[in-house]
Amino acid sequence: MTTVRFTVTFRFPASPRLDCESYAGLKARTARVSYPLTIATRRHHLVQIANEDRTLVVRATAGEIPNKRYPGEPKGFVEEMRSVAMKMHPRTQSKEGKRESTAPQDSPVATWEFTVEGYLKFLVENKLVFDTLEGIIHDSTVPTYAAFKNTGLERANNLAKDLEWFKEQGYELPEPKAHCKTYSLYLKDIAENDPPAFICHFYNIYFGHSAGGGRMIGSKVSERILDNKKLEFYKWDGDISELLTNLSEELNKVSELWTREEKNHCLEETEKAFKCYGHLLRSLVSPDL
Ligand code: HEM
Repeated sequence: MTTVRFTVTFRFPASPRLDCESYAGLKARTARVSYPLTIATRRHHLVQIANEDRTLVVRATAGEIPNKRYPGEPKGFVEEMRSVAMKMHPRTQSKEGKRESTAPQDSPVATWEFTVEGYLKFLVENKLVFDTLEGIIHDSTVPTYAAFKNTGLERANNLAKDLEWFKEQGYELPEPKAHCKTYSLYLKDIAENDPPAFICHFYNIYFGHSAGGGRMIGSKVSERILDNKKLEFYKWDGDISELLTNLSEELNKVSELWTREEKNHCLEETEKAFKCYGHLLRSLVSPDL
């Protein structure tokens, strides 16, 4: 199998959309593009013909390049996202991590000194983030997001129950900090204007919480400061690995419609997802920050 790659140069005012005609194994599609544009197909040589009307009909040929494989690609796009996410962890937190520790929350979870005050800040900010994600998916008319309704992984209602429980115990709930409100606005913006970037945050937050460090933090908090009480944030109806597998399948299907450029754009957003969501973890390590 070979990969054929060509670069399209516009000879007329650039249009934000490109129409590709079904030809030589390249499926018919309309793709949002950035310029200069590179399209790859694994089947045939391609040539290009430019129309005069701001669309470009892609038909055939260009030189062959070695087949580039992205880490995780053979198993589907979720595996690609996972591979990038795992490298983004500091070495102190995961064997697969490649990053040096730079922030207080990069220290090993075992060394964190949890307080109820810090944990409550973390919970209210998670409530804002999950409210935002779930509100976007629930209200959206973007067809891409339809498959992400009712995944069984939703957390906002469970978090509301936990916060209510803390109130009943006499705790006052803090307000989410400015960085978290900014993050919520950012998620709303990219949900509308940049779906691949949004999907990156969506994947990292749900999988990071449900399959990664989130559950690890949950069990440490329960053991150390909650007298082994298990919070609703860490309970799911049904088998969690089955819910995650189902969501992976939907994410893989959605990303199959993306160009390689859009996939790369999604992967590149991982750093931002770690930075923004990682900020929520700060309250756990240093409640005063
Ligand atoms: C204290 C901070 C963190 C710790 C200790 C931690 C730890 C871990 C560990 C041990 C895994 C591997 C789980 C497994 O292979 O079964 C993992 C997976 C993962 N983490 Fe983190 N993580 C942290 C923060 C984050 C953050 C900030 C994000 C992104 C927002 C994130 C996203 C992910 C993702 C997407 C996975 C892959 C889940 C999967 O296997 O499907 N993690 N994490």
